[in-house]
Order: sequence, then structure tokens, then C-alpha cells
Amino acid sequence: MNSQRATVTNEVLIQEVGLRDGLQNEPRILQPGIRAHIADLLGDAGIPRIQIGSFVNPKRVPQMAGTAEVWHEIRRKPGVRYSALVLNARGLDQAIACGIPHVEIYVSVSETHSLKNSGIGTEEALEAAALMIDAARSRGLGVTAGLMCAFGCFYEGKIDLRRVLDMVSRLRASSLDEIGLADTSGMGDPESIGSTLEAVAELMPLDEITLHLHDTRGLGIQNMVAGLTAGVRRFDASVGGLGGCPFIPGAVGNIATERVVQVLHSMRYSTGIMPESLALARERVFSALA
Ligand SMILES: CC(C)C(=O)C(=O)O
Repeated sequence: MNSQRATVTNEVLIQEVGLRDGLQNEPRILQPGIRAHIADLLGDAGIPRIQIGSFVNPKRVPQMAGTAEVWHEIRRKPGVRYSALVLNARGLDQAIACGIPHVEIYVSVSETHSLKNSGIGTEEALEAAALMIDAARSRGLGVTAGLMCAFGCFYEGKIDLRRVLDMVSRLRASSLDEIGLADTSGMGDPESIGSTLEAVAELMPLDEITLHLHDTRGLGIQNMVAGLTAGVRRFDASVGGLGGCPFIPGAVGNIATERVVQVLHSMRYSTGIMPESLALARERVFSALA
């Protein structure tokens, strides 16, 4: 047994990423006011963590233009952690300027995906991430740092586990609230998720890990259960299962929040999320996108 494993609880924290990962791949662009209203409905449904958007180049991802306006229009619910994704120093400056309290900074484990997604290689991205984490911390922001393509890559196939572990260790050298591991192209399966987490558990407690899973091959929920079995208690999910990386062809959405909640509750885990209210938020998203 390894000594890093923390006491496991039956409480699971869900972060809704539909307003970012979900919308970034949709042809219809939703205005900031509608996105803020959806965030309010999600908060009312008891979602404890809501990623409201990203600060990225609006020419590359037009769906994310106006994230600062979304933040200003949200009726901020006490106890909810609101965050935004940033991929470079410019995005971080925008996030700091708008006053969002928590940022998520992800770098890719795959060299090819890193170049396509952010225009720089993994080494440069890691160095930039360390500077961004320090800058965010010095301004009092909470920080999640994470790895994209941690369980495989559309372009490079299987990712060497030693590479993932090395990058986890290097991220952990910075001051962080948690580390995210993303199955960006949905190539993970319960076995690879379980064995990767077992190795990561030698480096850090798994209750400080967030899993971000895509349902590309229909294994998303099984992968979540593999994560739970290993000891992970934080998951990203997207209402309606929307989402996908705009820089991965055929990318499919995240695990659907309503399904995640249904499965977790049936397994007697608690999430604090009310399925009926979540269904209202889901309807609002789909009517806005119709
Ligand atoms: C930025 C990360 C979390 C992401 O959306 C992905 O890898 O799918």
C-alpha cells in the first residue's frame, strides 16, 4: 500500500465544464448573457464548481469571446467555485483583470497536440505554466494545473506513463490547489485509467486529482468508475455531454453531468446536485443551441 493515499469519502465534487468545453465545439455562439444565465441555473442545481469559460484567442475559439462579461453577469452563489481556463500569459492577464477567483492552466503531454492547441511544444508550455502559476498565486487566485492527453493522444497514440509522471512531478513543484488529468481525445479505458492513477498515487494523494474525461469511445462512465475505485473524488463533466477539443478532429464531448450524477447517486456517492434542477439547466442549454 502506498502512504500517499488519503482517506476516501463518499462525497464527490463535480465541476461543470459545459460553458467552456461544452460550448467551444458548438457551431452556434451563445452570447455572454445567456451563458451567465446558464451558470446561474447550474449553481441553483447545486453544482459546486462551475468553469464559466476560457480566456483564449477569440479568433481561434470565437465561442469563448466575452468570458469577462459572463463573469460580470453571473449571480455569484456563495460556496460555488467559479473558474476559467487560461492557456497563456495573455489569457491569465485577462482573467486577473476581470477578477475571476480561480484559474485552470493546462499543458499537453503530447508534443503534437501541444503545438496544435497552443502553438508551443511541451517543454516551453511547462515553463510558461510555472510562471503563470506563480503569477496567479501572487495575485491571490486559486490554481488548478493539469495535463491534457494524459491517457493517450489522437496524434501520437499511447503516451509513455513515465512522461505523465514526470510532468505531474514538475507541476507539483509549483504551488497548486489540485492537478487535473485530462483524457482529451478519449483514448483511455478503465485499465489505463486505473494503472495511470495507481502510478500517480505514488507521487500525490489522489483526492487532489481531478479527472477530465471525454466519452469518445463510449467508455467515459466506466473510466469515471475506474477513477472512483482508485480513489479520485473530483470529476469534470458537461451538461448534455457537450464538448470536445477544437484542435482534435472528431473530438467528442465530456461525460454528461446528468449521467454522472445518476450513476454516482445510484452508487451511494453524494454530490449535492439536484437532478431535477440540473435537467432545467440542460434544457436551457439545448434550447439556446437549437
Ligand atoms: C483543457 C482540458 C481540461 C480539456 O478540456 C481537455 O483536455 O479536454
